[in-house]
Amino acid sequence: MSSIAAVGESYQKFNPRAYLQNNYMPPRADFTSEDCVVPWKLRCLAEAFATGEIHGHTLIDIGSGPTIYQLLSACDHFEEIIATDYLEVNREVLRQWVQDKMDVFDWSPYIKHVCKIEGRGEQWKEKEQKLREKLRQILPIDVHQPNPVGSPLRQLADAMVSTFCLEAVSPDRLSFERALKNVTSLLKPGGHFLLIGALEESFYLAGEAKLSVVPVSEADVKEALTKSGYKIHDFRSYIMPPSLKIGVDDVNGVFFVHAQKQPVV
Ligand SMILES: C[S@@+](CC[C@H](N)C(=O)[O-])C[C@H]1O[C@@H](n2cnc3c(N)ncnc32)[C@H](O)[C@@H]1O
Ligand SMILES: O=S(=O)(c1ccc2c(c1)CN[C@@H](CF)C2)N1CCSCC1
Repeated sequence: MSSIAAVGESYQKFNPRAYLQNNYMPPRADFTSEDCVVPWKLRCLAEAFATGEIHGHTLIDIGSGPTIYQLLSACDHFEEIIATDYLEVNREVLRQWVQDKMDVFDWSPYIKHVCKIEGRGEQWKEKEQKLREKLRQILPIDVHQPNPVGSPLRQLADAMVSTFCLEAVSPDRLSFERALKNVTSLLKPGGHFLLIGALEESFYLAGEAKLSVVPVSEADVKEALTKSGYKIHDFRSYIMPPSLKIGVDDVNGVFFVHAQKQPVV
C-alpha cells in the first residue's frame, strides 16, 4: 500500500465529534483573551478580508472537515462558497449544519466573536444565516489527485481557503508540495489563498483515529507556496502555549498565510 493510500486508510476511523471536542470546545477553545489561539486565527482571517482585496463570486475551502469557523469572515465577500472534504461523515456534518438540524455543533461562540471583531454590529444569527445560504456545494475532494474534485470546476475559484488540511493528509514534504500544486489548479490566476496550518506537528487524535502529520516549518510552507507560484503577502505564526498541549496532538504552533496566485507570464 502506498504511503498516500495508507493516509486515506487511517482517515476511515476519523471521528468528527471527537475532533471537534478536541480542538473547538473548552478548554482549548478559549475566547477570553485576544492572545488565545482561536481569537488569533479568527482575527487573521477577518483582517485579511477587511483589506477588501479578497472578493469575487466563488470561494472554495479545501479539506473543510466538520468545521465552518474558517468561512465566517468570507461569507460577506462571495456569492457562493464551496466546502470540500475527503470523508462523507464530514460532508454530512456540514450538510446537517447548513440545514440547521438538531444536535449539530454549536458554532455560536465563534460567530459571535467574529461579529465582534469585524465591528459592524452584525447580529450573529444574521451571519449564521448568511453563511448557510452561501454554502451551496459540499464536494468530495482528494488533494493528492491532479484534479482534486474530480472533474474541473465549472469556473476556477476566485479565492481559496484551507485550514489544517495539507500537512495533516501528506505523508511527507514532497506530497505536501504536490498537494498544494494540485489544489492551486482550482484557483484562478490572481486569486487569493488563505492558508492556516500546524507547525512542527507529527500526529493528532480524532477518536479511535491517530493521524500522522508531516512536520512543516515556516520555511517549508513558504518554499512550497513559492514553488506553486504564489506571492506571499502576509505570514504570521502563533506559538502554542504549554497549557494547550493536552495530548490530542503535538502541535507546536499555528501559521497563517495570505498568498496570491501569480499569473503565468
Ligand atoms: C485536521 S482536519 C482539518 C479540518 C478543518 N479544516 C479544520 O480547520 O479543523 C483535516 C481534514 O482533511 C480531510 N482529508 C483527509 N484526507 C484528505 C485528502 N486526501 N484530500 C482532502 N482532504 C482530506 C479529513 O477528512 C479532515 O477533515
Ligand atoms: O485552532 S487550533 O490551533 C487547532 C485547530 C485544529 C488543529 C490543530 C490546532 C492542531 N492539530 C490539527 C490536526 F491537523 C488540527 N487550536 C489548538 C489550540 S486550542 C484551540 C484549537
